[in-house]
This record gives sequence, C-alpha cells and structure tokens, in this order.
Amino acid sequence: MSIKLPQKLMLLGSGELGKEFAIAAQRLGNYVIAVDRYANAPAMQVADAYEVISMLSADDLEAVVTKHQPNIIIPEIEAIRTEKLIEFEQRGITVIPTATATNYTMNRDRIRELAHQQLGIRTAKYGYATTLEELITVSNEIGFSNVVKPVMSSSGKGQSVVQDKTEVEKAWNYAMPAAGVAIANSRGDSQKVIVEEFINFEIEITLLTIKQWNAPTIFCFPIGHRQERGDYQESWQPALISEDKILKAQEMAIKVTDALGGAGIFGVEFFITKDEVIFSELSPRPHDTGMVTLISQNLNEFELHLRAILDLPIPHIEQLGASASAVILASEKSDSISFGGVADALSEKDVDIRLFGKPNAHPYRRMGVALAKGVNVQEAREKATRAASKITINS
Ligand SMILES: Nc1ncnc2c1ncn2[C@@H]1O[C@H](COP(=O)(O)OP(=O)(O)OP(=O)(O)O)[C@@H](O)[C@H]1O
Ligand SMILES: NCC(=O)N[C@@H]1O[C@H](COP(=O)([O-])[O-])[C@@H](O)[C@H]1O
Ligand SMILES: [Mg+2]
Repeated sequence: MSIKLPQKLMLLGSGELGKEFAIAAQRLGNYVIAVDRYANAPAMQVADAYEVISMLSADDLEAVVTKHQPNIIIPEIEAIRTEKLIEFEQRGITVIPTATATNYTMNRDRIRELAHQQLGIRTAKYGYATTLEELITVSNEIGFSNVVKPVMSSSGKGQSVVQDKTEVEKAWNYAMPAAGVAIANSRGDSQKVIVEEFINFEIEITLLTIKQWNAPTIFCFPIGHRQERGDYQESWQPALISEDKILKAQEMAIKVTDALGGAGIFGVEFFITKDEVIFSELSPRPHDTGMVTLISQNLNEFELHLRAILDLPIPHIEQLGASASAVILASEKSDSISFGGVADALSEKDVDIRLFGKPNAHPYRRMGVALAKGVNVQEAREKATRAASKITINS
C-alpha cells in the first residue's frame, strides 16, 4: 500500500494524546479533524477542523463522517460506539488499527477473553459481575486483595482495590453508581465489572509495539511506570528488566496485536513479577505512559503511530538515554485555568513541559506533563517529578 499525502484524518477523541498526534500529522501536511465530547479540547486547538459530539452516539458519528468524509478514522479514547466503526470500515474508510480491534479493546472482557482464552496468554485470575450479589460471589472465588474495574473505563475511572469482603459493596458502588444516577466513572454504557486477582508486581511496563502494514512489527524500549488510583503518575524509559523478560513480553505483544490486526502503535501493558511476565491490557493507540517518548526517542510514539498508519518507513528508533515523565494534575474544579511556576520548572537542564490546554479542571485531571533526561533513570525521574511539582494551577 502506498498512501498519497495529504490524508484526511479524523481523530475520535481530542485529548493530550490526540493533540501530539495532530501535531505529528500536520508536520507531514495532513488534514486533521478533531472530534470530542467537549469544545476546545486539546487536539481541537491544533486541528484544521473540529466537531463536538457524543462519540457513543451512532447518529452523531454518522453526521460528522458524512460531513467531513475522512479517509482514515483514528480512535483516541476507548468510549466510542465501535459498532458504528465496523460499518464505516465496510464502507471503505480505514479505521485504526481496525474497527474490530477498537471494539475488543474498548471492552475489558472481550480483550481479556481474546488474550487468555483464545491465545493462552498469562493474565491475572479474573471473573465478571453484573450485580452486587455476583460481585460478592466472584470476589470470594478470586480471593483478596483483588481489583474491581468497570469493563468499559480507562485511566482508572471507577476502579478500586478491594482488600477484604467488607469493601466489596463500596467497590461496586464506585464502579457502577445506582440506576438513575449518571454514570460518573464508567466511560461507556455497560453495567459490568471485571474482578482481577491483585498482582504484587516488582514493576509494571508498557511495551510500545508498532504494527506496520507492510513491514514486521517493531518495539520501543520498555517503559516503566507508577500508578495511583489506577492512573499514571510517572513513567520512565528504559525500564530496567532482564532481556529474557523483554523477549517474553515481546512474544505476547506480537500474539495479541497480530490477532487484532491492522496497523498503528499499541501500548501493551505487563506486570513483571520476580519470575513472570503477566499481560494486563493494551491500548490500540499511543499510551499515556508513552508521553515519555516526547523526550526519550528520535521518533516519539505519536510520530510512530502516524508513520505506521500512513505506511511510511520507520528505519530506526533511537532511545536517547535515561528519561522520565511526571504528570501535572489539577487539585480542584475550575473553568479558568492559568499556570504558575513554569519558568522555575524549565530552569533545569534537559527538562521540558507540555501544558495540554484543557479548558476545565477537576481534582486529579491531568493538565500537563513534565519531561526530563538524566544521567540515569533515577535522576531523570527526580528531575521530572521536581519540575511537575513546581507547576501550580491557578483558578
Ligand atoms: N490485577 C491487578 N493487580 C495489581 N495492580 C493492578 C491490577 N489491575 C490494575 N492494576 C493497577 O491499576 C492500574 C490501572 O489499571 P488498568 O490499566 O487496568 O486501568 P485503565 O483504566 O485501563 O488504565 P489506562 O487507561 O490508564 O491504561 C495498572 O496500571 C496497575 O497499576
Ligand atoms: N489512559 C487513557 C488516556 O490517557 N487518555 C488520554 O486522556 C484524554 C482524556 O482526558 P480527560 O479525562 O482529562 O478528558 C484522552 O483524550 C486521551 O488523550
Ligand atoms: Mg492501563
């Protein structure tokens, strides 16, 4: 396949990941339509055109696709009416990585069944529940501690660690607010949770895996990360794990991404224990922990995604040395955002920041990221965290 440029690319989801992708796409002259559920989303600020719709509505998706006639649709978040993407694909529009892949990865249960049942890949022990009663039964079967997550959610939304049976009901209510109450934490409309055995890992990693149309799958160096409340706080590259474990992770990543098909970058997440590499989940798109590649590689994860999508060559991925990212989170609700401490944060050598331009803040919302290089991973992490802590969000 040889794709002519420019292409008309429609981004479904326009957050921080979409913004960097849009910038990469426009650097190669493409036309970008940014779509999201709210106005002035980060990618909209740098796109050629934008639309505000409900991406869970098939009618809304139909309207924007009819209006803009994109050649390629690039999902940027999980919560999309993926059945509609299958229809677009049948009409000849390319969906990245494929429409079916986005449907599998939007639903934790579908991707888990594919990885564990069909491909025989090692995962945490798991079960599902659609009522509190079922959750009590499944939790007892899995044992404690366990982790309860809505099957359709991301960035830890609605997710909690359950230490013992007294905490099960709280976890259910957090994942699935009572009927009639707006689903605040679940990003889709499925009333189902997955319960997973809690894995006491030494480190968790994201293996950025680049699946190409006409060339073999390639990998970035593994990215280590630390999460709180199910959401990423800092990431670093390279993650210091053995060659043997890297190869095991690569083998599993190839299996899952081959089964999903198509082209693009995938963020494949693994828990690394003393003896094992355990598959967790994957994003069929750039990964938040992969924002470290904005400083750590010659081609960042957004440029790699673009090249894979457009069937452009990736002759060499260079890792530029110990690097880290640390998130800049809001602490309160606000509709008027300004940042302080930027000069101070940028005063250190090999430090950079991205402020996403999100128009509103609420507690724990990710508003930016600090990036740093260091002589080793520890120093890079310290520098990134220090820079992030200097940024204040004023409302
Ligand atoms: N079974 C588990 N055992 C131990 N920790 C877990 C388990 N499941 C999730 N976690 C912790 O919670 C984090 C978020 O979980 P997960 O990746 O499933 O959620 P997510 O909402 O899809 O996040 P994202 O969209 O940011 O990738 C994991 O990176 C890990 O730190
Ligand atoms: N783990 C998934 C992830 O990081 N997704 C990124 O966060 C945005 C949503 O942010 P918001 O919740 O602040 O609107 C998404 O649009 C995407 O860029
Ligand atoms: Mg995850």
